[in-house]
Amino acid sequence: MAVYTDVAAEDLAEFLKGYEIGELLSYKGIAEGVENSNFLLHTSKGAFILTLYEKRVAVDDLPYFLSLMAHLAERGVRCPQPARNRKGEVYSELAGRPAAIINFLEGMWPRRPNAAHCAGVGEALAKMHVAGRDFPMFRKNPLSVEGWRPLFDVAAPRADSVAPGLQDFIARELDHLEACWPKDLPLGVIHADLFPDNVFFLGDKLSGLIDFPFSCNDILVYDVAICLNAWCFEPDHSFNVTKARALLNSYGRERQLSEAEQEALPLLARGSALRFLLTRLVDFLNVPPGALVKPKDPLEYVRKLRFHQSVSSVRDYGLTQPGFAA
Ligand SMILES: Nc1ncnc2c1ncn2[C@@H]1O[C@H](COP(=O)(O)OP(=O)(O)OP(=O)(O)O)[C@@H](O)[C@H]1O
Ligand SMILES: N[C@@H](CCO)C(=O)O
Repeated sequence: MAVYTDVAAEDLAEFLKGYEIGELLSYKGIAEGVENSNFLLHTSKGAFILTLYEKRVAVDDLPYFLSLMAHLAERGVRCPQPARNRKGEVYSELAGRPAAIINFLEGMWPRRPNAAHCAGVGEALAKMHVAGRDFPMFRKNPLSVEGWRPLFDVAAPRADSVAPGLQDFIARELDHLEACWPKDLPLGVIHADLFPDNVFFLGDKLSGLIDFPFSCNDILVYDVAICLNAWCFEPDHSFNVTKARALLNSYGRERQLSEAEQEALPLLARGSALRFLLTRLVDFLNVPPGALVKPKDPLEYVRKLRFHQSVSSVRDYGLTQPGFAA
């Protein structure tokens, strides 16, 4: 479960006095998620989520993604909004960690995403990209191509203990991506971690996006590539072109993908697969003794990467007319 840092009831009640969100009635740790410690709070004014930010989140980055959530929500993108405390701050400190409170979103993330879910996520992602155009802050993506070699250096010596040949496989892919990574594609605000567990639905209707700590400025269509990886593979690891077509076409209806963006998609999908392979591998090799959080499977992303290596054109993702999304 993801409660790395526990909070005493009296500390939390004291912390909440700094906000105007009512008095604490109850709270409990949330088992889901792997990055941060999350708690569901019930107060006299409603339900909220308290997050204590852990290792991968730098305190200097909090204003970026908390302001982004507020910016997007003001422009009609359904996502939680941060609560401000009486000093006007969107985060402060609790139990020795940076802490923020956001409003609770109704809905559930889809355990078995279908094509309708994929269409919903494509539409929401494009709307987020459009709404982010006038977001004034900037945050470089620390987990784009320049961030991968340092991760590889950490994981390389023990990579073959996870799968024989893995070190060499990653080394070759990394060389290729570093040499070919595109430089001229449209940039903007991306979510960078829009996996099914970060998208809530009520039935087949999308009710909101959560979990923005990886959001940053980067190649917009890289975010689409992340979603292809996260949403369009089956549990048996096969690629589902129907889901990909639904995701890409819905995206294209809100924000047209240029021909250059479409052509870059296979390479960006390889990069996105390598990014999650590397972060998962580092986590897998460094599970602290007694950890309650099960690390995610890095090899899932080896299989996805191999699929994208075999893709010869964007048509393999279900797009039939380069330059135009139907
Ligand atoms: N605004 C919200 N409304 C309702 N539930 C939320 C909200 N934010 C988080 N949750 C709940 O907390 C869980 C964990 O949140 P989140 O995905 O942000 O975790 P994390 O550990 O920070 O990130 P990651 O998914 O990257 O591991 C979600 O699956 C969801 O159940
Ligand atoms: N979504 C990530 C974990 C959280 O960043 C993964 O599946 O590897």
